Amino acid sequence: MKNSKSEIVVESQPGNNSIDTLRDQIESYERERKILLDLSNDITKVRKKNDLIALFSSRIKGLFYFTHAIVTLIDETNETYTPFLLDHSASPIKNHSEYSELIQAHFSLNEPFINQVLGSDGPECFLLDEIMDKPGSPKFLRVNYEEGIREILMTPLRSKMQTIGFLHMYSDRKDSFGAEFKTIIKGIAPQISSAVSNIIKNEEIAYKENVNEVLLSLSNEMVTVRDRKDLLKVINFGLKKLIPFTHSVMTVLDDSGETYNAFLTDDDSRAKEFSKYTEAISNPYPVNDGIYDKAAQSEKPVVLNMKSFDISKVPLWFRLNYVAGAREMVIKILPDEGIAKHSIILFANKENTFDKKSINIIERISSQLSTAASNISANEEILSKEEEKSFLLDFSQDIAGVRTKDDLEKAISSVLQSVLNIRLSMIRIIEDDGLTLSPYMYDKHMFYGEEPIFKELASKNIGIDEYLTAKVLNSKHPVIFNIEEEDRKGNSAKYLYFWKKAGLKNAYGAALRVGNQNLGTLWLLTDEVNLTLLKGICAQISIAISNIRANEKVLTYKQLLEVENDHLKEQIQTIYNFSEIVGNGEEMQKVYHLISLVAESKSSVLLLGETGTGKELIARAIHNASPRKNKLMIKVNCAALPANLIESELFGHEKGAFTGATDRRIGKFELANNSTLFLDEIGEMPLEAQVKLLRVIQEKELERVGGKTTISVDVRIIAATNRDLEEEIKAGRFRSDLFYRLNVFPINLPPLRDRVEDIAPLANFFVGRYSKNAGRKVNSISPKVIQELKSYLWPGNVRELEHLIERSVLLSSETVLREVHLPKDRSETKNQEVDLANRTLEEVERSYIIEIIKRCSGKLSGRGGAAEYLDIPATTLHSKIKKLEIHKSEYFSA
Ligand SMILES: Nc1ncnc2c1ncn2[C@@H]1O[C@H](COP(=O)(O)OP(=O)(O)OP(=O)(O)O)[C@@H](O)[C@H]1O
Repeated sequence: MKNSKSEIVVESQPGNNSIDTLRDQIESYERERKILLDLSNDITKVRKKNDLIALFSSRIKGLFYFTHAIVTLIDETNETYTPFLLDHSASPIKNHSEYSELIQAHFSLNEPFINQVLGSDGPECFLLDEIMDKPGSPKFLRVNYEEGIREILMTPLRSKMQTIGFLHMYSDRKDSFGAEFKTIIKGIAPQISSAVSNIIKNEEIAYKENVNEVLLSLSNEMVTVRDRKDLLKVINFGLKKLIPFTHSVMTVLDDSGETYNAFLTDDDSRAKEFSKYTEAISNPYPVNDGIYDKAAQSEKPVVLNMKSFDISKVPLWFRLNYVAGAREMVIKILPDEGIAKHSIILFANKENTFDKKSINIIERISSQLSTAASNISANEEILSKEEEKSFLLDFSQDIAGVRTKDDLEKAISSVLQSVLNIRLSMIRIIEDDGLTLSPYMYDKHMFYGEEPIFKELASKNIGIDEYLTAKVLNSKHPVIFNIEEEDRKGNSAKYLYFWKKAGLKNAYGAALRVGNQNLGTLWLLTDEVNLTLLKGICAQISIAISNIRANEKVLTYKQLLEVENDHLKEQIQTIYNFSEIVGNGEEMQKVYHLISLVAESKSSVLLLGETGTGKELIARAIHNASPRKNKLMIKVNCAALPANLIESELFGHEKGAFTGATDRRIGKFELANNSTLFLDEIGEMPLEAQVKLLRVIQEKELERVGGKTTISVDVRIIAATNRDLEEEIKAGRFRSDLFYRLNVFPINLPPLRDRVEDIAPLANFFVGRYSKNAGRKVNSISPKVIQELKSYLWPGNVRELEHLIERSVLLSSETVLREVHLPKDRSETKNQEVDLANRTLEEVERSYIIEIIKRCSGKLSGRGGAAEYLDIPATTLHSKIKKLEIHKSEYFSA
């Protein structure tokens, strides 16, 4: 530079100048030399980047005129140059609206203007109005022009044969950059280049030191990270020192590796303001969504220009961030020893934010980030396992105390609803048939106001092969059903109506099992639930239900045993009383024959006969001679039951079936399963009960009152009546269809008066029994008494004889029974006959009818009734009673 200046002076003024001019020139030369010398001295000391340009400008401005200077640097990788050293104070464009954009912009190296500069070995001068509008010309030319700049001097800065950047000098005058100016700038350019190189190196060193320092503190902080919040702090306060991102997200893969969802979300995200944000950060996304899979394929962090994506096809989180202003993102799948589970995503609102340095930093911290995230996950898992454990422990304690369904309902509702915010939709239990499931327990509130639909749902059992039920029963784990999706698929099941009504996202179906045995299904409604916990809860509920059911069975069995016990006692009593059937007369022989024909079959038997003829005795004889003899014969006295209880007596009832049904009750039909049911006094059964009885006899199936399940029964029916059923049918009191069902095998028991030959053996039999019972010595009956007994009509049949003998034995003190107290002595009747002459015919008829009714124990019609004895129709007897004003008290009082 010095040489070139002296050359100019010497060559242009070859010794013709005056001394003064020469002195002036020498002085000027000295000044110039000094400025340049100072400049080159100062340049070597410059450490801060903008100091260099300020220093350079102030020194050169001492020699030449120009407005301001800047240095731009070449970025080889993307073939651009970008502002590096700026002299803000001198810049006339600093107030221009595009200034801040310009000082960060990257200008292309591939255009004529800069190519001319690159091709030159020294400063190149341009008039802005000539070049600024040429195709490809950089924007800064026009901006400078708009702020009054007219000329630019561009000098390539070279270091080790390579152009590293450009020195830009601007002037608001034309012709500012003369030959001398250019020569000086050309001369000083190498020093500027080396100063810039030094600054770059220093900056690089400082940057590296800073990066190392930040990364070191980051890594120290990351070691102490315990939860997601801590990690977010580290990323935001640490990583933001090195990378200019706006906000971050971390994701985690699910166990199957098929979906990912948010692991960590940054509160700085402007996407938070959108209503769909919660959905965006809680949704799982398939890994092949065009974003995640891109990152997964690359080992390096992947920078994505968000603008280049079709916004209608990107995942929701991407779309929300884009709409909120994000334009660039970098995503890195974090390395892991096993499956890479986590990823980090950084967003920026400007393109080209994530440069090589950012990528390098992300790479450097990715393994630490991964470790921290994994540690947090592991930590969370331990915590949640501990929580699960203590939760299940509490739950199992609650469940352990459960004895009844009510207890279980309380325990479940307190845990599910209050603690986990889950709604119990339904527990269904597999029925004994193994093919259907009936409702066992449900949240009543869910069905509030919807009883008709619920009743319809609950009245029908669900088959084990119903679509969702089968899925759940066949799965080892709880199955999740998205309610909206089920609806969309067109699932028209009734339960879906209630699922939708609950307003929750998912239905969880889990099999209730004890060991490998399916017990039923549990249906819960909630948005989200920990599946491990759910499995634990199911296991506990399964055990509880199986215990409750076992308990119920024990109770039922106990009840059964108690009832059986009562029957047994009754039977022992009966056996004691009727160890044998007495009577070998012709009539009874016929009966025995019939018993032998029917006993072994399953056929229904209808025993007909007057009261006290021994129908029950015969019924037991048939049962005892049948293959069912090892089980108890169950007896129901249809006349002794109030009409409203007869059904529950016969078929049983469920708890709560009607007011007063405080417990489940097993009906006589169920008790008589595989045995005989003796329906005594069947003629007294109300019509309504007759219908149900007929149905059960025909279908061999019954339902308990208030019950929903059918119970199969195998019962042999023996019915008995002292009424004339055919007459009852005519009178509309007995159903003919039931009669035909029962009348399969009728056996008529003869009245005692028709088998006089049996009277003496029976009387002797009873004497033996009651004399022994009462501690008397009576062992025979006098012929006179036998004769009296034979002459009597016995309206009460064998029972009457039995009672008479019992009474007489008690009154006798001898060994021979010489006297019996028959209701009316025949001799007395003879005495009465003496008085007949003194009475009117009506009076005689009246007392005769009363006497006969008395003998028939008040029975007016039917077999053994007064009408039969009088040989008049029952209707005639009724009108006579009315006419003669005979009152009940007259024949019942005796
Ligand atoms: N052949 C018989 N041998 C011994 N005892 C008999 C005989 N027939 C009936 N009895 C006795 O007579 C009583 C009445 O019998 P049972 O109760 O079987 O008659 P029933 O026809 O069922 O009467 P009801 O129609 O009033 O119920 C019984 O206590 C039984 O001891």
